[in-house]
Formats: sequence, C-alpha cells, structure tokens
Amino acid sequence: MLVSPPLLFTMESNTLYFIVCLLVIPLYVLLAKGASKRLPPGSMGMPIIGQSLELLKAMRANKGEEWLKERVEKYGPISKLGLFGKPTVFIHGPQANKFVYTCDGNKLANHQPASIRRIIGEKNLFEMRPEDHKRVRGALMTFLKPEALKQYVGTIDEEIRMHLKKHWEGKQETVVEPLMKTLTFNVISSIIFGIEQGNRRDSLVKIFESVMEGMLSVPINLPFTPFRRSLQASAKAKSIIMELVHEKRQDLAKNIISPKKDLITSLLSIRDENDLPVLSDEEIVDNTVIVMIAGHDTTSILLTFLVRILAKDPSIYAKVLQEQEEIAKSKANEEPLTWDDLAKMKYTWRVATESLRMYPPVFCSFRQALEDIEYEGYIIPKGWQVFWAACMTQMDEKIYHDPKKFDTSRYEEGTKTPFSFVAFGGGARSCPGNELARMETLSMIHYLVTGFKWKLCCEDESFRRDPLPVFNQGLPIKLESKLSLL
Ligand code: HEM
Repeated sequence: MLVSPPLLFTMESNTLYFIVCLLVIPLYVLLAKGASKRLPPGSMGMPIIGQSLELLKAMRANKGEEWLKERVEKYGPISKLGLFGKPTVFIHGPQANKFVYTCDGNKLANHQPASIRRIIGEKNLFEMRPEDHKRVRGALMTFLKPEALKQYVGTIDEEIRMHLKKHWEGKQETVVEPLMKTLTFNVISSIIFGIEQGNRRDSLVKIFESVMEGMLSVPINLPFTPFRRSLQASAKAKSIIMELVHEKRQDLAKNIISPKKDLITSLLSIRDENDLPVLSDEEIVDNTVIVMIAGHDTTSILLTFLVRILAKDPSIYAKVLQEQEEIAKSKANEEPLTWDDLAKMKYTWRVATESLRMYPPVFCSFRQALEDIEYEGYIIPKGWQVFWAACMTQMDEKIYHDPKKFDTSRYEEGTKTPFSFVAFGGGARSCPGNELARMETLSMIHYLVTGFKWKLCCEDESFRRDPLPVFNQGLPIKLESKLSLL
C-alpha cells in the first residue's frame, strides 16, 4: 500500500537514480524498439528518465492529479510515457480501472519495484501469479473476513485505550501523524503475532521500522545504504517470525492455544482436502510481513485525515460526536466496544469514506504486461508497465457532483458508476484488509471524539505525496481531554 505499488516513486538521490538508469538503458531501448505499431500517443521523454522527475516533482507538490489531468487533456485517456526506466502506458478513467481490476492475472501481473521484492521476499502475495495468489489470498481471507475479525474488536479496543492513555491523555499538544502510525503498528502486530505489549513486541516493532526505511530506496546493496539496512532488518524480522511459527505450531499441537489466536496460528491451521498445510512456512513468514507493511500506514493516514476533517468542520464533528455519544451512553464504564457498536457507526463511516474519496492513501499503482495486450484500439506491448491513478475517478466531476466539496450525503444516494470509488482497489487484488481498517478507524474515532477536543495548530497545513500522503509538519494539534474515561 503498500504497500502499495506507488512506493515505486521515491528515489534516494538523483545520483543513485542515474546509476540505476545507466544500468537499465540497454533493456529500455530493446523494449521500446520492440514495440509494434498502434502504440498509444505521447512522448517517451528523455531516454530512461522519461517523465519520472516531472511526475515525482508534481506528486511532492501534491499536484500529481493536475499533472496527469493535463496529460489526459493533451493525449486522451491512454498515452505512452517513460517512467522509472521502463516504457509505460498510462490509462485513465473508470474503464481503465475496470480493465486493470478484471484483466486476467496471466496477462497483466502485479509489478513491484525490485527493492520491495527483495526486502519482503519472493513468496509474498504481491509477487504471486494467479494460482498461488488465489491460494494464499484465500488463506489470508479466512482470517481477514468480517466473521473472523469480529472476535478481535476487543483486542483493538484494548490497544486503543492503552495507546490513548500513554500518548494522548494529559497532553496539551501533540503531533497526530506519527502517533497514528504507532497505534496502527501496535494494533496490527497484536493481531498478527498475538504477542502482548512488552519487550518482545517492542523489539519487533523497531525492527519493522528499519525494514520500512529502505523499502523505497534504490536497491543497491552496499554498506551504509538504506537498502542494505532494510535487507538486514527484514532478515532479522523474518527469523523472529519463523521462530514464532515454530513455537505456535508446537503450542497448537499441544492444544495450548486456539487456531484463532492470531494471523499466524490461523494460517498454520488451514489444511487442504488431504489434511496437508495450505501454506509453507516461508509463505506464512513473507505474507505476515506484507500484511504488517500494507496494513499500518494506509490506516494511519486515513485516521490522520479524519482528525483534520473533524477539527476543520464543527458540524461534521458534532454529528460524529452525537453518534458516538449515543453508543457510549449505552455502555457501562470501561465496557469495550463490540461488533454491533461498530455497525451502528454509520455516519462516522460515511465521513471516513468521503475522506478516502478525497484523500485516498493509495493514489496510483503499476502492473506489467506479460503479453501484448489490446486496449481501446491500441497495443500495450509485452514487458511494458501499465500505470494508472485509480483514485482520479473519485474527483471526476462527471461522476461526483462538485467533487471538491466534502459531502457525506453522496453515500445516501445508492450506487455510483462501477469502478469509480476505488480507494481499496478492485477485483482479485482489491484490499483484503478493508474490514480491519474499518474496525480500527471507527474504534479510534469513537474514543477520540468522546474523550478529547482538539484544534489544528496550523489551519492550512498541506501535505505531499511521497508517494503516500505525508503532512508537512505531521499535523500538530492542541489537545484537551474531556474526562478521564480510559
Ligand atoms: C485505509 C486503509 C487501507 C487502504 C486505503 C488500502 C488500500 C489498498 C489498495 C488500493 C490496494 C490495491 C492496490 C493495487 O491494486 O495495486 C490494497 C491492497 C492490499 N492491502 Fe490494503 N489498504 C488499507 C488497509 C489495509 C490493511 C489494514 C491491510 C492488512 C490487513 C491491508 C493489506 C493489503 C494487502 C495484503 C494488499 C494486496 C492484495 C493482493 O495483492 O491481493 N490493507 N490496499
């Protein structure tokens, strides 16, 4: 979101970028020359560099959408360009979203940058071709589907209360973005690893922070490069997770723990029709890593935007507060939230949905053509990248009336154009963590609005895309505890 494919964008430094470019020039020239006729319109830009730097610059100024809109005005909804050393076809609109989300995975494959592939490992969901992807995703979904997640509402509730007590209560000022990251990191690690708060979890969290640091780097494995540090941290994380896998397998055999305890026990317990494990140990480890990485940053961004929206618009804050106070009133002191409580938070989720429409954490993604593909009368040649900014349809005035207006009533009107709301992607590779994200978001907003009032320190703080949204100052706020509920 990853972990998200747009992670592709960040380049450590221009120097490293140029070194990599030089290494891949021959491949680029071959691919570009090999392209047959009926290529989409557009210029490939400078060899290798193509339009990468322009796009990066626009994204960092939070003008990525404008930059792409200009392309669409100039060339139409399909055009060619050069991005990150590869010939690329940019496609746009609901029909582009539909094409990507419904295309056979043997023709159009997921496409991660080399740094991510090497750090996470070969057996992760992002890298898999359709057959393995279906098997591994099916296994993950037995844990991430709503019926299974229901039992973790209490765990999430407990994590949030501990977090608020430690980081928010009694503070007069705080910075929201890093705190939301800490929270979602802790929630997801408690659900995945099933480890109580303490030294063991803290050390895993620290190791994962180091893993993240080099995810977006140029994959040069030399001493002191962030990529080397990330590789080392990921090897350490994986060896700890592998130990956990062995421990939990033994505990399951002795019936000391439940198969539903956490993601690892759940994956270990899935057997096929011949009573054999559905996932190998290596697959469990690599996919635990991917869920950790894909699962925390995206949700923390949504929560950070919600804090901003609630501070900026008193009428939205008042309605969310009313909904949440009604739920709070129906509960005894310290009684945790339940699945049914979350189901009642309809208005709050509409606010979150509208936030996801206007400020999607994942803005764009890449795939790779595994064969020549015909699309809208043009050829996307084998080996080329397909690049699309799915979420641009969410700000399209032909689909959403007055798209710049924050308007939760949009979701009262029924269905929209198919493939136009795609904050969680679509098709076989849509986000499997959307339900978990919803649970975390609603629970946290419940405790925030019932427990605190806040004001933004900088009313007009802007954010850049790097490639996920990052607030320039991390969203500092002035904070007031309403009462000590926690
Ligand atoms: C607000 C929160 C979230 C947003 C906006 C979000 C968004 C997305 C999007 C747009 C994709 C598809 C990317 C593509 O098509 O290239 C995706 C995939 C994915 N997400 Fe999320 N996500 C969120 C939370 C989570 C959580 C909590 C988890 C962990 C449980 C998670 C795990 C994944 C995984 C594993 C994939 C890859 C799925 C596959 O390839 O089959 N996400 N996410």
